[in-house]
Amino acid sequence: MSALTLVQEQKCFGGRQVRFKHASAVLSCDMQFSVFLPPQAAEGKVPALYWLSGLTCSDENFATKAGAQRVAAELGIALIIPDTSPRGEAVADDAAYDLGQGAGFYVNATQVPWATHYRMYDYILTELPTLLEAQLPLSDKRAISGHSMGGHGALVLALRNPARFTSVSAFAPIANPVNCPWGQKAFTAYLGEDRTRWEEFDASLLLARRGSPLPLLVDQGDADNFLAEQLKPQTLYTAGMQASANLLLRMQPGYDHSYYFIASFIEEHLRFHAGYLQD
Ligand SMILES: N[C@@H](CCC(=O)N[C@@H](CSC=O)C(=O)NCC(=O)O)C(=O)O
Repeated sequence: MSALTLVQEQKCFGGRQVRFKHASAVLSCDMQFSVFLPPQAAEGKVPALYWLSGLTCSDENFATKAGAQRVAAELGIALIIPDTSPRGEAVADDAAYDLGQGAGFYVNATQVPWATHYRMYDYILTELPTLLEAQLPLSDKRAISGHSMGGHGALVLALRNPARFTSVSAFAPIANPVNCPWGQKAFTAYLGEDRTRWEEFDASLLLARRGSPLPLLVDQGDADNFLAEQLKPQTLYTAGMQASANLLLRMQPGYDHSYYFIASFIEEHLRFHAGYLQD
């Protein structure tokens, strides 16, 4: 198990906002991630919300823009904020913002040149929780949430692994990636031309086929520039109805795709997850 190196620390709402570096065995590169430890973590183990960010983000966007720490401190929930892809000069990349570094799509790539490092699905599902629960005051109660590409990642990880999480939520997720340009581009590059492999990473198809024992909360702004072409929440809603899932999908009038939208509703997502994390 790799050691965690502390690279930054700030006191925040009585807790600790920290940034760590470690050598990831799954991704075969050095990674950074951010963690908010609430004040309760000084006394004992606390549950955690994993937050998966979107295209172009690092672990810093959510930590600095969402304003989640005040309520997380009140509720005694740790925030685990990974990066969005493997990183480094030795890691394959692309000049476009929606492929390569900053755009890992939370899949395990099978194609050259991506397969060597791009295994964000396994990194989030197993390596990071195993590492963090051994070295930080965290219980094994986990919830998961995310935005856009990260909303897709959160839904897919939870739908495929319901025993690992108590609850899942998403902001403006890429809800049906096999049918949108962002998803088709990334899945072709990372997973190849065989579309049956893509279906393992599509939240709407997974929900329709498997249903979900977990509660799902999704918020979507109706003034989001990416709504019609890339996000397709209606497909997720239809899948949820088909599967009789415990899905609450809320269209939020006037909100766009930005972190101002996330900041407006993150408190409700934290309180939603707290109800299940603290059972
Ligand atoms: N540069 C791109 C859009 C990039 C963008 O909007 N990224 C979003 C996530 S989009 C889906 O995954 C984001 O979270 N950006 C970081 C931030 O701090 O806002 C374009 O020009 O279209």
